[in-house]
Amino acid sequence: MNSLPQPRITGAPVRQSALVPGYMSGFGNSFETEALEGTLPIGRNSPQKINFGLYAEQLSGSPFTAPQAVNERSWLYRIRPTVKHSGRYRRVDKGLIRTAPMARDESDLTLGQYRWSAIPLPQDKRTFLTGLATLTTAGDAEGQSGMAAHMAFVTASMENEYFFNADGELLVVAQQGALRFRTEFGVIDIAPGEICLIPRGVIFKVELIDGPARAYVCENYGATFTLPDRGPIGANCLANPRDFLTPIAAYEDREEPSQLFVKWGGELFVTDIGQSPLDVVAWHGNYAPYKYDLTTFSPVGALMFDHPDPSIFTVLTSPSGTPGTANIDFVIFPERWMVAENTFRPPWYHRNIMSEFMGLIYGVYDAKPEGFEPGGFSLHNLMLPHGPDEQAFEHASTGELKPVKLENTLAFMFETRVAQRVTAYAAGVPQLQADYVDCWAGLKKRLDPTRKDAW
Ligand SMILES: O=C(O)Cc1cc(O)ccc1O
Ligand SMILES: [Fe+2]
Repeated sequence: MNSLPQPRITGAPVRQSALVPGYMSGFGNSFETEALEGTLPIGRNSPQKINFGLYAEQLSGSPFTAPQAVNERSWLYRIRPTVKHSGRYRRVDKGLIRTAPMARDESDLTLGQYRWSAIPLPQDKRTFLTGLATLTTAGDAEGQSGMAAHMAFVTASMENEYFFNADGELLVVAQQGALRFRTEFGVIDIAPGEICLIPRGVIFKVELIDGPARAYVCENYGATFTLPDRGPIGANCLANPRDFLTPIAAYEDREEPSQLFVKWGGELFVTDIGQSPLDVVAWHGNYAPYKYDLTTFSPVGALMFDHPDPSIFTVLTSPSGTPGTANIDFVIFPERWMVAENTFRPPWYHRNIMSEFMGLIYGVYDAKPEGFEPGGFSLHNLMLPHGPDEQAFEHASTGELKPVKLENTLAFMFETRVAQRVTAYAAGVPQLQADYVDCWAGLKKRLDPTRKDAW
């Protein structure tokens, strides 16, 4: 019943083939799939009549006129068109969901570097939607730039409740437990070490298949995530296109009172519908959800000396329009060998024009051996200095530089050009580590002008 792959926490990927049952392989491909054979019109999108009495509908993820390379749309052949799913919307309580721009006085948290311990999963029933809590927001959702970082705390499945987000696409990073996303396009299962991406506007519901579950969610208000250019690295390594998996068509023919929730312009709305909106029998196109196993990422790094910029670990990037300046980079810090000679191997101390939200899926992060826990998160905002804590500095400065494998570790970063603002919720939780900045307090003055080898 539970076809979910077990989370793997160490070693090379065990998947032998990109052809996982239920999925199609490739990034941004033009796919076609039908749950009922003979549904898809051949050689055209919108014939006078669709086979089996279905309706045709286009879902556009880019303007109609976007250049071919970034033009995204799919054709859905469904039991009822989506207009039939959306009567009059009622505004409902949005719980802990926040959207940029937030008021400057959203919280009185002062300027600083911040870190949070893992927030425990609630005891009561929370679905992916009611358990969504926003931590930071950046930019302006209606202007389609910036992002929000959320935590999803899931203790219950959505049943006759469905959701779509008009404000951005959702990049879901599983951290604990396993989730099943039933979408208009088919079914995606993820466990820790895997991510899934639900495009803006796609209707879905989330079921718990191994719970309770905790996930990080990056809501991308800007251009859709794509693979970064590899430059001189060439055609291979990093995230390879074939490892991205898009579900085959699957539909529900369910005539039951249901609710469709919509986040639009930062507010939450609901409408009552008489059937499941996941009624797409077949679809084709290049605008569709996908999943990716982060352990298939092939890291490239320093083979001789120095610590490269973390951009070499970019899995997906949301371009901003300014070359090289991402709206968001989704970056991971996976298992890898450290071999650089005469090198301070962890991240250097730095100040960055981008703002860095980090999370830890499992294991220990080399710059922060203490206090950065799986399920926790940190925020090093635009131009705020950060780097290894005292313990990591001591260890990296004095340790023997033999080849070392960083094992059983998976951290990630949502790095955005836009400053991130902390929500009142995140500012108020007891997991906010009041003493975080003290991790650098013991970094002492070492200068001795009389001794070049003061170490
Ligand atoms: O701050 C961090 O820990 C993330 C990070 C890692 C790295 O290897 C280089 C720069 C950077 O911001
Ligand atoms: Fe950093």
